[in-house]
Amino acid sequence: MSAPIRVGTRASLLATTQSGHVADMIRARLGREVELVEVRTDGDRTQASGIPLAESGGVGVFVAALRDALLAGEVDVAVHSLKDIPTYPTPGITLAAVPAREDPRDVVVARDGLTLGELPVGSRVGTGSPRRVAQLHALGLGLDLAGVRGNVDTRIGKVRSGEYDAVVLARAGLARIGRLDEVTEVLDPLQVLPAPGQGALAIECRSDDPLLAGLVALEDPATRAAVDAERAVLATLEGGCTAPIGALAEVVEGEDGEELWVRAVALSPDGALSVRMSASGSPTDAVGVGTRLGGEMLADGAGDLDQHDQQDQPQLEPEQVRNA
Ligand SMILES: NCc1[nH]cc(CCC(=O)O)c1CC(=O)O
Repeated sequence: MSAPIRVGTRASLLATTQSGHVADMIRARLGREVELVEVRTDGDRTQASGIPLAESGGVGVFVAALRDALLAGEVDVAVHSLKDIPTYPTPGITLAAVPAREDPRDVVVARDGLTLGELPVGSRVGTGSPRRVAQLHALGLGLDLAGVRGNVDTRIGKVRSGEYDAVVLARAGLARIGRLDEVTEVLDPLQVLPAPGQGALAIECRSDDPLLAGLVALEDPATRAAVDAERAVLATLEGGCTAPIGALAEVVEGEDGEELWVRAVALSPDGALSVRMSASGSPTDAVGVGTRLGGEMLADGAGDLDQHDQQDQPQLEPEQVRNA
């Protein structure tokens, strides 16, 4: 009998649910014993002490702590939300598998079952993500966008308590913790494009671990192609701008077999200006399709968007990831 595979997880409900899901897949498809190992981070300690974290401010910390535990041999597998990990590779660590993704769209949880369009002008809508802020401003609804802190559960609670009229979240997070019944509107990607990789999980292991070959069984090739393309758009745009970015790709059945479609947007922080484009190609060339699309967006002025910022912005934490 080989030793159980140790899957590292953060303590939050979303994290333990995601890691538990991956543990179940490993048991079912690899037939191996799995043990969940909680990895505490400075971020978790900060939350435990009552000092709230920004929406994505702690993300770098959480990803880093799990990767440290992986490299130190304390765990064998690290599970992250794919949208929270950087586009550049980490020495010694391999993205072993990307399982089938959840619905990647953003959703609204509003008071009284309202949609964004039904909220009165001046309604207080909570999101700290610059990507969401810019795209919500661009809808022109006159919403009062304000940063919101805490985990998914806490943020929903702030609508219940009346502190916010609505919050905007990833549908995937709510689906994973069984709170989809809270959703009052699913945002159409034509209006609000999700973060690159949203709704997908990243399963990492040490690059020299023989386990790598087995973990590949958890991979969903269509999801991998989609997120590869989305992250290639992001990586290309990161080279030339700091504007918030949304991207969504999908593998669809075309006339000559499978086709990969990618849509992407880069916006000025106030949402007043944007560069929006799409592209298609072969799923086997996902990185190429995304890279070319990002390049076209830069050629069309995506690199100049960050200079434009006229409106009052909600105070965002300086360490926030702009595409969170
Ligand atoms: N920014 C934090 C974060 N990272 C992953 C998710 C949800 C799950 C996912 O998108 O895969 C969330 C919460 C949210 O954005 O609402």
